[in-house]
Amino acid sequence: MKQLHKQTSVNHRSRDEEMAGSHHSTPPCSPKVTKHPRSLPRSIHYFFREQRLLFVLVGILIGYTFFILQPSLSRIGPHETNTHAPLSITSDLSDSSSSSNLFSVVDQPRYRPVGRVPAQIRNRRKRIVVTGGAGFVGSHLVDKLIARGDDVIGIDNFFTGRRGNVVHHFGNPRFELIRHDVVDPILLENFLAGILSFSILDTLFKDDPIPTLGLYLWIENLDIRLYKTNVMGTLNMLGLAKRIGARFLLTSTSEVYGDPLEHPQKETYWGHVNPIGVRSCYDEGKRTAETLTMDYHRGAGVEVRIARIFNTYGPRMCLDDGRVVSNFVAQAIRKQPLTVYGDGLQTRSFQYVSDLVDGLVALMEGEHVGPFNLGNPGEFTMLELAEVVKETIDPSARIEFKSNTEDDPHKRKPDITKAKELLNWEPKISLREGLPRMVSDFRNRMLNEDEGKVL
Ligand SMILES: O=c1ccn([C@@H]2O[C@H](COP(=O)(O)OP(=O)(O)O[C@H]3OC[C@@H](O)[C@H](O)[C@H]3O)[C@@H](O)[C@H]2O)c(=O)[nH]1
Repeated sequence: MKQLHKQTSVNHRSRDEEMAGSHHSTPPCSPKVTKHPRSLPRSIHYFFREQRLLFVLVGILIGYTFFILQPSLSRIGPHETNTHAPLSITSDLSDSSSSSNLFSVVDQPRYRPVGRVPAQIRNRRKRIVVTGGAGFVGSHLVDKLIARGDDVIGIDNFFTGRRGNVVHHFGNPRFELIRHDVVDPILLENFLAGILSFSILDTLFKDDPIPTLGLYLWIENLDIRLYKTNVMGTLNMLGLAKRIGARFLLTSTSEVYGDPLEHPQKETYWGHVNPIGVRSCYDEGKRTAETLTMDYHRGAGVEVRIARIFNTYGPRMCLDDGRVVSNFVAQAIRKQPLTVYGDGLQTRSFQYVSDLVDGLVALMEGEHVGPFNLGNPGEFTMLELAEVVKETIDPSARIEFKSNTEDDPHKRKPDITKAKELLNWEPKISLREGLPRMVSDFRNRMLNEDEGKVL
């Protein structure tokens, strides 16, 4: 290096001397000398002097070596280097119980075994923050993102999320888990430079049987809590997305349509929601979240995506979250009667969680803001659902009718034409195919629960 420096200063000196010499020989204020064809041999001579050719050749060699070797360099780079070690501290924190959800991405070259495409042109690996990353939907999203090679930072308050949902990623340097409630701001920008994407998932906890003391304490203020999560959580994450220039995906809900007067529901339908009812903490919370998301998009230029998620089921649902599929499945396995609320003729459309996750990723990567309905159009009454659960688990299961909750939507079914056309997405797994996959997960966890090991 020193030698190179010396060589450079020698070069400078000789160039200075050369310029000084030419200055002496050029009369002051002489007009610009027009280049003459006879100067061509002098240019060639200049090129070969003072090792200029050598420098050019070395430059070409360095450039060539970089583009040839780059793929193998990227193999050892991001995978084996923990670029955000400070965050991993939180993955040692112990579990409690309950969650909120989301994620986000970054921008590192994705390893390709072959090819000589310059780094800038190659596909980039993303770093994705998933709020509620240890929850039901969030953890499946984490699985998918990790499997395709992204870096994932999960944020969860463990109200309903469980470390068990993501424990298989612990030790993977591409996954980190932070215990945090998104109701409070989180200042991650020092670690997240370059993040491209965000998504927020929601958690809804019904005031049905809640199994732990912690949740009883929390449930006292459930409505306020839900609203705060949806409004303040969304606001905080939008603020973070704005500060670091990330793309933000809001996971809204079919509940924004309320008790719909249009059926099936298209994204253009504005909904029919009781603003002061018992469900409005959730419905209006999500509607406000959509408003905030669009305001940040229009007013602050944040790149956003909005998904309206319809009823979703699958492995890792909370055993006792009060939702109908998890209730029926848990009840049938425990040999308890299936509790049908009201006359059981109200309808819902149930999508399997992997279909939803595929839709979320398609939305995040697509060019369209949305909102997009993500749901399975297969529509069932609650009595029909109970029959499918009976067929799948226990044909002798009994049904017990209970009074329904206030403002319960009478029907719900997504129109997914828009998602089909613009995201090239549609669900693949029917209720009869998906339910058995959930049942085996529930059986395992309930067995372990009975043995005192809550997973
Ligand atoms: O044990 C039960 C539970 C629920 N139900 C009924 O089943 C229907 C569906 O209830 P769920 O609680 O599963 O779901 P909901 O449709 O009320 O809310 C759902 O909507 C969209 C998502 O965003 C929400 O997260 C999800 O909870 C309701 O009509 C309810 O009254 C029963 O008949 N028995």
